[in-house]
Amino acid sequence: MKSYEVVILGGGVAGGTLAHLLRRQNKTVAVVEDNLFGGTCPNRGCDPKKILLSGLEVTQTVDNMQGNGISGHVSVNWPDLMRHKRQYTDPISNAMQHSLVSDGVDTYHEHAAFTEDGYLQAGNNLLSADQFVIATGQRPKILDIVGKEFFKTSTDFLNLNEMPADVTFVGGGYIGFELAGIAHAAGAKVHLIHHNSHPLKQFDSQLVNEVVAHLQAIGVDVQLNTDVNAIEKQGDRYCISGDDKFKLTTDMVFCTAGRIPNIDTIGLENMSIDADAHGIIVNNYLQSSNRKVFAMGDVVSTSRPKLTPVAGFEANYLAKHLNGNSGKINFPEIPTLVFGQPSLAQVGLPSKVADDNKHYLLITNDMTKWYSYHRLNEPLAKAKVVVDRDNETVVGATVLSNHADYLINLFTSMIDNQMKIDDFNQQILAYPTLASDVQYLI
Ligand SMILES: Cc1cc2nc3c(=O)[nH]c(=O)nc-3n(C[C@H](O)[C@H](O)[C@H](O)COP(=O)(O)OP(=O)(O)OC[C@H]3O[C@@H](n4cnc5c(N)ncnc54)[C@H](O)[C@@H]3O)c2cc1C
Ligand SMILES: NC(=O)c1ccc[n+]([C@@H]2O[C@H](COP(=O)([O-])OP(=O)(O)OC[C@H]3O[C@@H](n4cnc5c(N)ncnc54)[C@H](O)[C@@H]3O)[C@@H](O)[C@H]2O)c1
Repeated sequence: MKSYEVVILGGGVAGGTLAHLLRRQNKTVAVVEDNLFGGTCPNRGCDPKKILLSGLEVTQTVDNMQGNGISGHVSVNWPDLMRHKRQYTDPISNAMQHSLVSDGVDTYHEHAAFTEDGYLQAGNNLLSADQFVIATGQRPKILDIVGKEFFKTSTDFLNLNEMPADVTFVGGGYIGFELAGIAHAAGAKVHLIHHNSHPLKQFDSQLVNEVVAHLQAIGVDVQLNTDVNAIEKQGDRYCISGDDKFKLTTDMVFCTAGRIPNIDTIGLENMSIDADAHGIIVNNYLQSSNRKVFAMGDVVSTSRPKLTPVAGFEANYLAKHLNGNSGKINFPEIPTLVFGQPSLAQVGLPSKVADDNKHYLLITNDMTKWYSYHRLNEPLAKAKVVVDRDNETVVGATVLSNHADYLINLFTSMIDNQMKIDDFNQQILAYPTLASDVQYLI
């Protein structure tokens, strides 16, 4: 048996970040990872997705400019784009593990599970610790329907050697919308099937409707209020069926109906750790019902968005907390973003708070004709900003445009710093840039 001050289950964003920070405090630390070091984000999540998104960005930019000084179309060469992605992703896991080892962290490339007597089993190794931290993340949820074995996942999509001619995504959340955009740009006929009338339910419904209408206009088959209940293999293809005689034949079906926490095989019952369907239940100190076990990142049961920067923030908090800082965790605003062309981004209070509360002013702008968007002839650029009338500060923003990522970070910073609108406007910002547009939005 080997003893440590802290043993971390899961070497993803949260686990890896915490391990490095604890080493700065000279603690003895082990990380147990049963798959790829670095976890979801750099191997099968954010980063590979965004590399594949380049195909959409480049083709869309060229298409938008047709007849406006640019002629000739470009197309995505999927195998080449995949090779470009793999050049980045293939070395990641070894590099991350190596970085942990060089920092003095003991790494175990094994499945981690608690034993009945309170230790952690990692393959043939038995580990003890003053404190354990669970950071095992989530995995794709597979809908329990007839033929569920034919479902592919986002991980499969991000590793496709060839893009099939016709692909279907079941579930209209972040992943469904993002991957649908990427597949469409790569030349596939894309179907996006969603069970109710509210895809991307976390976002402003009017702007979500605009995203859906845009996808439909460019040829993506978006079907709402459609419950899929069976998949049948027919030769090389798949027949999907559902309520109201819904039937669709496609080459590949991806389940994008959410993710579930990796908690079922880690022996939570042996440590009396409480959990629910959304993950491990923690208090304001990220501490579980077992006082010597903490949890962070995607595996925590929370209504907060499960995102890479949130996992990193929690790891930073826990590093301080395990070093004696007794304060509760206190989250800043968390911006969320569905990447695409356009992207849809949101932070702070939703636009609808201004509907029946005179304390808030909603400023809505269609920016499509503004020079920043006219320049590249972008078809859709809108923003809704919620202002606190008394304090004269921005308290919420939703942006729909190809550059929503940039603007949403600016708004996040303004909200976190409670920056007065007048103070923002007192700055001289480089012009003409997206940032210099902001004074016209607030
Ligand atoms: C397709 C996709 C796209 C995404 N895009 C974005 C984005 O654009 N922006 C964003 O902010 N977030 C995005 N996310 C979410 C982001 O990836 C996660 O929020 C982030 O990775 C969470 O980090 P984590 O460390 O909590 O979990 P993970 O990164 O999932 O790490 C958990 C680790 O634990 C390991 N593990 C699990 N069980 C065990 C066990 N029993 N023993 C040992 N190891 C175990 C896993 O193998 C994994 O490596 C995306 C996710 C997906 C799936
Ligand atoms: N850009 C980003 O930041 C980003 C990108 C991808 C993923 N993520 C993270 O990963 C998490 C998981 O993403 P996701 O897209 O898998 O989950 P999600 O919760 O965003 O979306 C799942 C969608 O599937 C729908 N759904 C559920 N059951 C269904 C059914 N039976 N039939 C059809 N649709 C059904 C839900 O209503 C929901 O809209 C996100 O919540 C987010 O935290 C973030």
